[in-house]
Amino acid sequence: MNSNDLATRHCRPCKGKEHALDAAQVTDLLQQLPGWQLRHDGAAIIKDFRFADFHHTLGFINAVGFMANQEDHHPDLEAGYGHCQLLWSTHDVGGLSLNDFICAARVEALLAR
Ligand SMILES: C[C@H](O)[C@H](O)[C@H]1CNC2=NC(N)=NC(=O)C2=N1
Repeated sequence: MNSNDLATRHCRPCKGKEHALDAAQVTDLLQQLPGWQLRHDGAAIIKDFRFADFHHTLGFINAVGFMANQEDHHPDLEAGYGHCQLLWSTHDVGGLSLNDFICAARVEALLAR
């Protein structure tokens, strides 16, 4: 499954540890997502996006927010004038699920031109 495939998939509701990905699956999926990194505890993926100014940063946040609502899967956001850090993690499984990687790939697709 490459990141194009990932970006065409949709999140599915998942609750419970059985939906958590194992380390090998996480490593494999991360390789398809340039710039995305595993948080130190292995329970989230993170990327910091850079923008020319506040308007571009806010546009990105709005686009991500729209997609996140469509997918019913929501990131943690930290933003400043010219950057936004996104963090994906699945609260309902207490770690990473496929939904996090689908949303990360969908974010990359938003920026592709
Ligand atoms: C019912 C609904 O699908 C859940 O509450 C969703 C909403 N958005 C979510 N977002 C994230 N990041 N993790 C979740 O576990 C999660 N659960």
